[in-house]
Amino acid sequence: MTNTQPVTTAAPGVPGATVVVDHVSHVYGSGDTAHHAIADLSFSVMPREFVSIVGPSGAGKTTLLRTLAGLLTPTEGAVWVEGKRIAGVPPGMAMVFQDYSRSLLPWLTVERNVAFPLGGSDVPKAERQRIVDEALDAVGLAGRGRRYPWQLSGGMQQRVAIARALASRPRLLLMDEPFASVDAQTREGLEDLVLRIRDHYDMTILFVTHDIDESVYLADRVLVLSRPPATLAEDIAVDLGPSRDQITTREDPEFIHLRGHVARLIHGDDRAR
Ligand SMILES: Nc1ncnc2c1ncn2[C@@H]1O[C@H](COP(=O)(O)OP(=O)(O)OP(=O)(O)O)[C@@H](O)[C@H]1O
Repeated sequence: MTNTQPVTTAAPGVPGATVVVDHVSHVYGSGDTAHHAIADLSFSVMPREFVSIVGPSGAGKTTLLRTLAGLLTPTEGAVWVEGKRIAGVPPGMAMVFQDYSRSLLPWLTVERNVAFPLGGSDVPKAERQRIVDEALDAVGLAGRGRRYPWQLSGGMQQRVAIARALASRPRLLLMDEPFASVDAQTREGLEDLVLRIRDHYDMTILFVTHDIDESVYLADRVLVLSRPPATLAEDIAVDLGPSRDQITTREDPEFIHLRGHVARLIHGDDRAR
C-alpha cells in the first residue's frame, strides 16, 4: 500500500527529518470505556538515526509504533514520513514484530518467506533472487534458504523475519520488541546484527523495547514515554560513539549512567530529575 495524502503544507518539526510525530494523541474506544493511550506526543527522527522507545508497561509504545506504521490513525495530530503526511502504510517502511512464529509462513521455505514482500512487484526473477540472497547473507543465513522456518532455532527465525523486512529495501524500519522471545546470548547477537544492517542498508530505525540496557546499547537517542496517557518524559542523546561492543560499551561509565537515568525515569524516581 502506498497511501499518502497530497502534500499541502511543509512537514512540521526539524527540516529533513525522516519521521515527524506532530502532537499525536490516540484514544481507544469512546465514552465510559475510552482509554487515552497517547497524549500530545511530538518528536522528529533524522535519516539514519537509531531511536529506542521505552516506557512503563502499557505506556502506549506499540500504539505509537502502529501509528507510525500507518496501521492506526491517530485521534489527533499527524505523522509525517519523508515529508509526507501519512494516511496508511508509508512507502519505504517495513516492520518486525516480537512474534516471529506468527509472522513467518510455515509452509513456505525461508527463501520464499524472504521474497514475500516482492510478491506483487515487477522485479525480474534474477534480481529477486539477488535481493533475497543479499538479505539472507546480511542476517548470516546464506545457504539456509531452502529450509523451512520450523527447521530453524528461534533466533534464526527472527533473522529470517528481519531478512524479509530487508527484502523490501526499507528506508525506515520499525521494530516492536523484536528480541523479547529469544535467550540472552542470541539476543546479543541479534542486537549487533541490527546495528550492522542499519549501516549496510542505510536505514532509519525505531525500536521499541522493554529492556533498558538494550535501548541504550543500540541507540543514538532514547525516547522515554511517561505513564499512560503517554507523553514524552525525556528525549535522551546517547553519546557512546558509532560502534558498540557487547563488553566494552556496557562497561563504559556513560552507558552505566544512562541506563540508571532511563531506569529512574521509567520507575518514577525523582532523583533522575
Ligand atoms: N485495540 C485496543 N483497544 C483498546 N485498548 C487498547 C487496544 N490496544 C491497546 N490498548 C490499550 O492501550 C494501552 C497501551 O497499549 P500498548 O500496547 O500500546 O502499550 P505498550 O507500552 O506497548 O505495552 P507493553 O509495555 O505491555 O508492551 C494499554 O492500556 C492497552 O490495554
